[in-house]
Amino acid sequence: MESSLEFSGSLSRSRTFKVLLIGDSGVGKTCLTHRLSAAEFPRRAEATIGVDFRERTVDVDGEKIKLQLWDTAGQERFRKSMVQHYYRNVHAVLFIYDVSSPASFNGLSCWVEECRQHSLGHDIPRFLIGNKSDLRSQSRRDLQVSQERALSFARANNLMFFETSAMFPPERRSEGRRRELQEDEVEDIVSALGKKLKRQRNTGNVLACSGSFKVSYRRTPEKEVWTCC
Ligand SMILES: Nc1nc2c(ncn2[C@@H]2O[C@H](COP(=O)(O)OP(=O)(O)OP(=O)(O)O)[C@@H](O)[C@H]2O)c(=O)[nH]1
Repeated sequence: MESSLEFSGSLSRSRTFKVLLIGDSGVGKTCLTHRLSAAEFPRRAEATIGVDFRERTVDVDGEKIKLQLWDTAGQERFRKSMVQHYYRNVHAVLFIYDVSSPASFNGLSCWVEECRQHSLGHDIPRFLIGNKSDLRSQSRRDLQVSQERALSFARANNLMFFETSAMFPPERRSEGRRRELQEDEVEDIVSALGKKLKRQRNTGNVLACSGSFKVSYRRTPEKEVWTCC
């Protein structure tokens, strides 16, 4: 499939960090990117074609840090011409899976491997985020990814682990339900990211953009489940 990449927007110099969201198609990368950047859930989420990005500025101990969140495509056919752009000058990676989909969790090792193949440094902060925690139910535990399993994967791969919901973040739910599930608030992820990045040495000034990339394809995307391997 032929594609072309076009950028429209403005460029400026500031302390900006590129944060990559990767994971299987349908795990909620686009919705999470919206929550992380603007605390809102998109009314309609369509398969990401190529890349989309949003920004969020956080105050970390008096310093303003700009997070440039790269919402990547989960479907192979929409990402293959973009992969080299994704991994250039990355400062942090968020590995996303869906807690109600063990297949999306199993796919994580492929995403970790893709990072390795693109020579991502070991000093780059990496986060593991289980999304859709609102879909957890007490009765169908066998069909869900347990927090113990996720924690063990996080430890083995040196990832910081969070579990949340882009659709119904815990901060918007009742106290009882929050205690029961041990979820993290979306803002916990933002502040952990900000703190980790502030400590990074390889930051300097990177070129910050505000705008969007347009990737043109001939066909209209259909939402479908796609996994990395
Ligand atoms: N219940 C629930 N549904 C969610 C949540 N986050 C996303 N979704 C739904 O999951 C579907 C896929 O969400 P997307 O954000 O498009 O997934 P994606 O990972 O960006 O998918 P690709 O662009 O194909 O890689 C949509 O129907 C969302 O409404 C969540 O926290 N809870």
